[in-house]
Amino acid sequence: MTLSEILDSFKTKLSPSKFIDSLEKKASFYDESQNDSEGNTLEENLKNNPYLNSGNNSGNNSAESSNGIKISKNKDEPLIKLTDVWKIYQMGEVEFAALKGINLEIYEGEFLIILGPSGSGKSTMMNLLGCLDIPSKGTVSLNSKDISELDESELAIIRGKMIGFIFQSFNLLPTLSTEENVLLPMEFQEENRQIARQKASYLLDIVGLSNKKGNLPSQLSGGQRQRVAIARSLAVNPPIILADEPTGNLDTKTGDYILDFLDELHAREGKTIIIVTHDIELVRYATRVVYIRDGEIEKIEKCQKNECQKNEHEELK
Ligand SMILES: Nc1ncnc2c1ncn2[C@@H]1O[C@H](COP(=O)(O)OP(=O)(O)OP(=O)(O)O)[C@@H](O)[C@H]1O
Repeated sequence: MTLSEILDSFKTKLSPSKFIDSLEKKASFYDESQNDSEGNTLEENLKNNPYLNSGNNSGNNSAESSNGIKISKNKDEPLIKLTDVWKIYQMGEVEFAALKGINLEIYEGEFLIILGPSGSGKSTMMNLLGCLDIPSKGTVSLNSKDISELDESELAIIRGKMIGFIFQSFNLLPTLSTEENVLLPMEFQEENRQIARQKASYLLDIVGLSNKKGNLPSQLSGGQRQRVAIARSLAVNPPIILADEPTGNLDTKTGDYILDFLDELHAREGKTIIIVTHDIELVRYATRVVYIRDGEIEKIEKCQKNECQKNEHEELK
């Protein structure tokens, strides 16, 4: 049973699945979150969750906006396509080209790492990939639809349905609890409140934070906040996850947990994962690495996991 199936159908009961078995292994990483307020372990919480069910829905990685943009299952078509993309920032009289003629096609099911040193244009590119910004020149297409043709409300719909963001700059809302932060994207999608709460509860379970639902972000560690951000990014079950330095500021152990979790979403759920980072260590998770420098693609390397050799690219650091 996939995460998609679980999230798509939160109504009848089901015994634990293989997916849950694997999540249990992940969850057991965190000693601190083993027991909830009632003394239940996370494993018990997962097994006893009454809302996990097989349902009749098949996993559904598609989404459609009012403008007809649809993520299809056609893996031959790029999911996201950048064609001669320029981003020029205007500072008074001075122009600065942060991206200079980027051409890139991203396919469904990729685990893409965009790697480059500070100032190379990674975040600028991420903002374009996430439909948070439009290019100064060139086109960004999502499933063959030019995003420049969409107005702000249409872009917001696309973002909400298709893209889960794990951005450091996308802070959790400080006055909302952990649970409320995870509920937020579902409220924007007009989810039934009761079902939304069930999903939020499930998602907080799988990131090992079932006992922190009422905490404010300020009452969480950096790694816990990042895990809330992951739960929030999965709330509407988007086909694409965009992560900007997802392990920045985290210790190695917590960073590995976050990456393993994303790796699992990629492997088991077929999510398209796109990460921008300066951290060469992350390339071991990638199916493809895009090396960027001074706003240009230096090279693109296709790789099987673990085949991208970090020593080859030490100079990027
Ligand atoms: N709003 C802006 N106005 C002017 N210049 C900008 C603006 N945003 C970014 N830049 C410049 O564009 C270039 C690329 O910035 P960007 O944030 O995309 O780099 P980055 O690779 O993400 O860097 P880092 O890893 O340090 O976050 C930098 O030289 C930066 O100074």
